Amino acid sequence: MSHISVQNLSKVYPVAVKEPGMQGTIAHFFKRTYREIHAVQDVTFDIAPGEVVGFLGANGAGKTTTLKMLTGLIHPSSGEVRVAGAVPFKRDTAFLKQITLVMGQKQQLIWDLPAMDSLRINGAVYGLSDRTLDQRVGELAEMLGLSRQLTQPVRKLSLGERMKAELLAALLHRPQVLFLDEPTLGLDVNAQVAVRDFLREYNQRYQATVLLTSHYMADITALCDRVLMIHQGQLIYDGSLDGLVEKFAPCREVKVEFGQPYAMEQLKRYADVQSVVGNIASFLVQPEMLTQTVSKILAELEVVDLSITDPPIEAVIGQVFQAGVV
Ligand SMILES: Nc1ncnc2c1ncn2[C@@H]1O[C@H](COP(=O)(O)OP(=O)(O)OP(=O)(O)O)[C@@H](O)[C@H]1O
Repeated sequence: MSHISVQNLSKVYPVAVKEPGMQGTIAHFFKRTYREIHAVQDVTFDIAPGEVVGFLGANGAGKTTTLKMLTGLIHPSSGEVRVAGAVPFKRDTAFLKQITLVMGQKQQLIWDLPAMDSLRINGAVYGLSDRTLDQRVGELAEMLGLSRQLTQPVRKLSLGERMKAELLAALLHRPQVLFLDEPTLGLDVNAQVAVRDFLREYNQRYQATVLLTSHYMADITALCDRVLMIHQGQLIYDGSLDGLVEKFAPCREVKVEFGQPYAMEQLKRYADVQSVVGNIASFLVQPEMLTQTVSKILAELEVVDLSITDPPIEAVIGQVFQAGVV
């Protein structure tokens, strides 16, 4: 049984076209012409209860439009959506109690008030008793590592603390389906890790289903076994993260700090050199050559430090787009 079921989902936005200049404005006033933007085209997928799925795509690919249709904020042009057994656009109370939407760049907490005041308002909206509210705030605050921050005006919180408080507010009604649009946007590395850890724990504790968009590869690798990739409104990949990375990001980046400078010609003997800045060189290495290449570099050159990383998610996405439809 799926928790999120999407069948041939499409969204077309009609956009008024206006010629530039005064003449264009006058013409536009009397007769409007429209062009269509196919933001989401014929997308189909199913997500089972408890799954954590990454939703990837470049800017403008159609992720937010899809999330808005899944949460009932906008009506699909065609296709069918069911989330937790309901049709989102009907916005039934029972449905709204099952879901939450967190957008990294939007906030629901009231800026000048302590977060706790906003939480009480949310509690009342969801019909929670004072006891349940206090118990849930206590539980979530502990998981998020928040305490005194909840009684300070939101504007005085750091970005990371604010995001944690936003998550607390969004999860107070204990939703079973979480739609998260860039929840770690702009956070420093520590706060990103804290938010990720929290989401993992929430998913495990409450078996919640999560659909997550992020431009940070670390969010996706830490949380998602499965990814959906959308390009120009079309779903072009639905499968494991490993499969995606193996298929479209065949290289790993090996960064080495040497004890002395080496000539480019010498470094090229080991692997493709991406860059050299002072004593630090970056190589692109095929996974099957990784052990051999790293061993050779360590054995033959004077190495101070070495790290191996996946290419950034943007690079993977870029590769998929170059490859076209999967
Ligand atoms: N209200 C709207 N009216 C017209 N076009 C829109 C509207 N909202 C989105 N679009 C267009 O639909 C396409 C998909 O936008 P969407 O916001 O879903 O992308 P996204 O994948 O979420 O991008 P980002 O990562 O930048 O948030 C884009 O071309 C965008 O310009």
